[in-house]
Amino acid sequence: MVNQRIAVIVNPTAGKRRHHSVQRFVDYLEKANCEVLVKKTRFQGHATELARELADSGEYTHIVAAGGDGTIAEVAEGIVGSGVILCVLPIGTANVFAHELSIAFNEIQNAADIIKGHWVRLWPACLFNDGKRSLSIQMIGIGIDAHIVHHISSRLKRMIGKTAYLFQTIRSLWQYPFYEMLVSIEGRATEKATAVIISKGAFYAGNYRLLPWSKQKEKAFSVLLFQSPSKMSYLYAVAAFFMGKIADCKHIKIVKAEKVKIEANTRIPIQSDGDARGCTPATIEISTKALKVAIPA
Ligand SMILES: Nc1ncnc2c1ncn2[C@@H]1O[C@H](COP(=O)(O)OP(=O)(O)OP(=O)(O)O)[C@@H](O)[C@H]1O
Repeated sequence: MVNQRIAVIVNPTAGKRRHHSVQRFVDYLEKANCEVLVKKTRFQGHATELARELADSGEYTHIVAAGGDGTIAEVAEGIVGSGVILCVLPIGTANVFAHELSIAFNEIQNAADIIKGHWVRLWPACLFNDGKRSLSIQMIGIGIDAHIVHHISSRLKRMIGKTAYLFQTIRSLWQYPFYEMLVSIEGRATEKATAVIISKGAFYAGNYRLLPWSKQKEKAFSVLLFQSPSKMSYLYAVAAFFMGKIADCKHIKIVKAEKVKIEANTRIPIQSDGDARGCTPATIEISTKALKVAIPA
């Protein structure tokens, strides 16, 4: 008898392209009597199309996003509100969402956890900008971190992984003027900032804790505002982040919110889950539809 019907959507360009991980994951599920369908993405956004078709078919209980945070966000977009369980096979570069939910990086353990059947209901964030709506499962950055994502070489990222971000950070610090933004929080308070991070969870840039009190299971997101135009102060904040002391920084303000609006006199770059997502002005709010996400027991 078939245990579960599971579709796996693989981004063949994610991370270091660990095809053997996907194969071992699929083999384990099949040995456990699951019926598994594997689909590879062919272009950016394809994972959303595939996930939507598979969810609409009503034939699959689980859809696995095999890739990094960008692939997970695309699959989430296709199945949000459908009742299909989103699973994660972390084979991307930073894999922040997998760290956040303590998903096993060992594919056999991961497959075994999926079969056990535990899941959690999460409320992703919705980004509205450039006339489009997109879903974000982990975090959105506006300002310098988005400039880094917009300009990082994907070839270098595939070759040296996360170290590529270090090189681009140095370049972006040199090139990017810290433009001022106006951040309206819940339509009430308005704050000034030169960089903003909106995060559903605690982790950032892999498995570093940026906002330890931020919990994926809560509806609201955390809004981190960096409020100085000084690049030296920004470097100090980055050092504090790596030492786990970001909240002690003088130019940092952190608030909880379910809706923010960001405007500026110029178009400021935005990244969502590590992928470039256009520019400001933007509104970010909690999705009205939830996601069911597989987690370890
Ligand atoms: N076949 C494809 N060709 C080119 N790009 C693709 C293809 N399939 C997916 N993509 C795009 O690849 C981008 C990066 O994917 P993803 O974020 O999953 O990997 P990553 O950047 O290595 O990992 P992370 O976000 O965890 O650092 C996404 O924007 C996605 O749309």
